[in-house]
Amino acid sequence: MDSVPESPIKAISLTEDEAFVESETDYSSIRGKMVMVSPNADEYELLRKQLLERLEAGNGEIIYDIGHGEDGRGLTEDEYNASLATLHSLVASERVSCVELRRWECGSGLTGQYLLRTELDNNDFMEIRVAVVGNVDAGKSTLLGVLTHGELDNGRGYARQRLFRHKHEMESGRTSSVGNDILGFDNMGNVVNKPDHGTLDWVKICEKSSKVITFIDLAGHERYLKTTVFGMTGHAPDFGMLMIGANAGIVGMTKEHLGLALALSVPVFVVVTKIDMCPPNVLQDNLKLLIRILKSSGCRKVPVMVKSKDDVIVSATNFVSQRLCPIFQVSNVSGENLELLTMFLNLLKTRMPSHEDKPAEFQIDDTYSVPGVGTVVSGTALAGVVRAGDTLALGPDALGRFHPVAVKSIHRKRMPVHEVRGGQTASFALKKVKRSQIRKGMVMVSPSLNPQACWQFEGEILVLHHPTTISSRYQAMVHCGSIRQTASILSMSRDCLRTGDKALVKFRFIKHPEYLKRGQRMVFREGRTKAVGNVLRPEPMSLKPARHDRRNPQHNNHAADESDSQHVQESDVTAMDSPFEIQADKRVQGGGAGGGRRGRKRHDKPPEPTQPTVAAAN
Ligand SMILES: Nc1nc2c(ncn2[C@@H]2O[C@H](COP(=O)(O)OP(=O)(O)OP(=O)(O)O)[C@@H](O)[C@H]2O)c(=O)[nH]1
Repeated sequence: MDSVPESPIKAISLTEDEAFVESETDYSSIRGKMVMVSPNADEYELLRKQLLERLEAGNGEIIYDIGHGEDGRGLTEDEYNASLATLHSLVASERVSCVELRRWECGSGLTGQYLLRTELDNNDFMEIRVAVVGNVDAGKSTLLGVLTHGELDNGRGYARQRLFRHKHEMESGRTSSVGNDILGFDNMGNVVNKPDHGTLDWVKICEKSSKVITFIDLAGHERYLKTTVFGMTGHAPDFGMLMIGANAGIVGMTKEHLGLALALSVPVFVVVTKIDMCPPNVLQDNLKLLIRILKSSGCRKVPVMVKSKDDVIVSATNFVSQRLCPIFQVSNVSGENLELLTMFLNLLKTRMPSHEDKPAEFQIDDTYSVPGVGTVVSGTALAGVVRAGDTLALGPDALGRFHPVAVKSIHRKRMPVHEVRGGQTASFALKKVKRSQIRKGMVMVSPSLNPQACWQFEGEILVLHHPTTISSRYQAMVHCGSIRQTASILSMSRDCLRTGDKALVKFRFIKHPEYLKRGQRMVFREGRTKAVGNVLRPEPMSLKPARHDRRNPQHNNHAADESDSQHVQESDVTAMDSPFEIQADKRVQGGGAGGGRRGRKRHDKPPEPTQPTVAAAN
């Protein structure tokens, strides 16, 4: 049996390759030399340039090593102090803060690591999204309550009370919806959350923060798995925090949630809670099982027990690699090890490139009707920059069209801002659009992209689990970004699919066309059946043959399409499996351009695909 590793990582630091980002500048004259000790003017300029390039590549934040001189030997105390003075001088002129993370003896001398963070304006901050998953009662809401409100739990649900959003959650103690909580850190890594009579002012937190962690609190109960999957795909988390109760161990949905994060390539760290109330032998057994699962061929992770600040720094710096899986053991009641977890969160870096130079793309994950403001959409900017006043193409609607819509104002975490960049979440107040015209899964993109909707797409999928076999016409929910819609399999590269099989599959959405992009990760699931994969080839609606073509006997595939459409139509209503979706559907159809529900009969034809257009604003 695997033994629990005892902080196996020692003083690992950045490799040369990581310190020297890809650059047009030739840094060979300062590479591997002790130039920090007393650089001449040219060397100083190169150091400055290199620092700025690294900060840009690191989205405004890096960990800087001091003391890696020639032959990798450490520095004498004098050399170290001189190097540190050079670093302070480099950052002083650049509005970059510098915090010592650690300094240690590495055999032949001193080395150290410093957190450099670009100082941002009052209304700007780095944003990291952490999806919080784990089985019911693992302590997810409690941990978030403790971290964001700074007050320990009593073991009987005290801390989580602040986070529940619905009355039934208060009563049952169970999270059912996707909730967001934020934890802000200033330049020096201090937590800025200061609850006022138990409530947090998000705007104040954002103003004081250089980095804001958004926790996407996902439900632990199997009943809410659909919501959990939506949170993992639609909210674009940078990382997953898998919570496990020390005494319960890996039970219920824990493996399902871990599998989901792995399938979506979201790096995961584990937080084992309730260590205050767990007998040591039970804790050890549960940790051993956890480690065995993480190391197994299905996960191929390198588990690391985080027990000291050194472990935190090393695991945070190496975390984006996806292989490492840091494990924290905490108590929400005694507060044990919470400072290590907090330090780790402060060091996390966003995984999502901002692609600021690309055309704007924003995926909608929720809609609101705000009195006095009007229609508001929330979501994630995937690329580009959106500024208040910009006009973007909103769609696709039920007929696959995109409509120009103006962004009246922008909020980030409830704070008014002028712009939002790729990688950031935001809410837009929209001009002259009814909430009923918008649904989750729609996008707002730059008109220059000439967006096209598709009813059909080809994907490459791997079946993670299915009790029997999947064949053509099988229907399940496709989750892709914030898209969540039932799709039917039109054709496959194999006759049938079983657990473990990979195939090329052609899907068709059953309710409305969607905006898809090549390479997007997708999950295809129904109950415990789960397949994951990538969108390979969205088929823009314009590629679909016109109606009269379908009668042409030469178009065998199209005939198949037609019968599938019929099949799809028949299952249209039965596929809606939650009252919420029916509501959402009614809203879309009701306000929709041409998609009126009007109690469509089972033999009605599905909406005829039309040429995608950026329709004129109504
Ligand atoms: N003793 C002890 N109790 C804890 C700890 N963490 C959470 N609890 C208690 O465990 C219970 C369940 O915690 P929750 O935070 O509601 O669990 P959850 O994972 O959010 O559950 P769902 O919202 O249903 O998914 C509550 O009564 C908490 O007070 C801990 O570290 N120690």
